Amino acid sequence: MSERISRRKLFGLGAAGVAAAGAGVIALRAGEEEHAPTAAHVAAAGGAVPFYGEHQAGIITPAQDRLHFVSFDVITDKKAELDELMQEWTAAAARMTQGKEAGTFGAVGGLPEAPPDDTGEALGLPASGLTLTVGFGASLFDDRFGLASRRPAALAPLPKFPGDALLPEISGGDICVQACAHDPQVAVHAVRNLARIGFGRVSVRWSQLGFGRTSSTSRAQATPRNLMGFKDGTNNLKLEDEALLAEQLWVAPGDGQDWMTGGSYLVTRKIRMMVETWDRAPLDEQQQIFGRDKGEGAPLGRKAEFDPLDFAAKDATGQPLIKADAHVRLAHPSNNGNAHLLRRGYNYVDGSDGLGRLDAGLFFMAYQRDPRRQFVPVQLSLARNDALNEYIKHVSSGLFACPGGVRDAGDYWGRALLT
Ligand SMILES: C=CC1=C(C)c2cc3[nH]c(cc4nc(cc5[nH]c(cc1n2)c(C)c5CCC(=O)O)C(CCC(=O)O)=C4C)c(C)c3C=C
Ligand SMILES: [Fe+2]
Repeated sequence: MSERISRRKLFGLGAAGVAAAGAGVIALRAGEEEHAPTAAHVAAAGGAVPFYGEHQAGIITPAQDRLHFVSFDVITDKKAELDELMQEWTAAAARMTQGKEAGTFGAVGGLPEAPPDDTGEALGLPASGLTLTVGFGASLFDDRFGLASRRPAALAPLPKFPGDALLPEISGGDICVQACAHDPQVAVHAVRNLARIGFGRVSVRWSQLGFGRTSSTSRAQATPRNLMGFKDGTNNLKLEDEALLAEQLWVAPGDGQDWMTGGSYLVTRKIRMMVETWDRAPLDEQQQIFGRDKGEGAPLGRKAEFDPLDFAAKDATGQPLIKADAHVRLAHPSNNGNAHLLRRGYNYVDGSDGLGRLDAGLFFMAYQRDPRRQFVPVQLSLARNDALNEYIKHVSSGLFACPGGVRDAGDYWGRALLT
């Protein structure tokens, strides 16, 4: 297939007009008006999210339905090869996010004697809101590539939290790519092609599939439910909170390493849920654990989902309605030095565990300006006191520095770090 023919055209959708209101806007079909994302846009599963910009897409982009997250180890010790790979990856990512094939020849347009430069399983599928977001782990800043002096202080290893049961083989990694899309086949295709392009230079360390986004990152989105049946993402940072995003999400000039300006730090935690035990807990207890009701998602003592939390409200016996060990009380910015997180997690089910139990939970992801000030204190408080701990176990952890956006076709992932 030629460079000029996109998967979208194959699919018959026609050219896309690009909405202009910052990262997270979704390309519209010809003839549609351009404006900021609405629920209708978010639901427009075929759209393409702009790849170039001040910030990487996939952070404040309205959370798509599906996730394929992958963490790579770099296996070459040559910096030039790493640099070249980042350029090749960026070119492929710029194409795939716009609904095109990974390479310029495509799945069936190259020489019959050569392996195709696209694997083909997304032929005929639209862009599906695909975003590809890259991040660098602390291990990349060892002495292999001379990057030690460029490691941001904020990329310090996370402390061991009480109750952690982390498996090293599904934790950490040199480079991560978060692929989000409305169609799982499109997300899988993107990760598979990046891994194919990286052959001999990177190897997949671990990966995670997710579904049913467990956060809203825009007020235009309805709040989804996690596998415990609760609305998750109500009090999240949202793309409309511009002042808070500048204060809490984006790395600013002077924060440390210049190459991170416009970027953000991503913490991932795979949190297994003991769903069979949870399912035997009374509704009242479940609601007290979170501090919200299960149906509406309203704070206990209030009526509607977005009513403010009232930590002073008491029941008839004088006990707080939202208990001292309730998840939302412990996680709230007012109890953590005004630390906010932009949560962007997904439900996961990895089948069952051989003992008849569902191997399921939350693949928690949160972006922030400095994890030392944000994720760490919040998680310390949760790990020590959260009533939810009886039903969950943290089994994997990652921390990645996600640089600012790729500005244009002359720029590439990690250019400011590697050059
Ligand atoms: C360290 C950060 C957090 C971890 C880890 C975490 C795990 C976790 N959370 C839920 C379910 C819910 N979380 C909710 C709110 C909430 N959670 C965090 C942080 C972590 N959660 C924050 C900062 C907040 C917002 C607190 C606030 O300001 O009100 C909610 C309530 C709805 C909402 O506001 O999103 C639910 C439900 C699970 C199941 C889980 C681990 C498996
Ligand atoms: Fe939470």
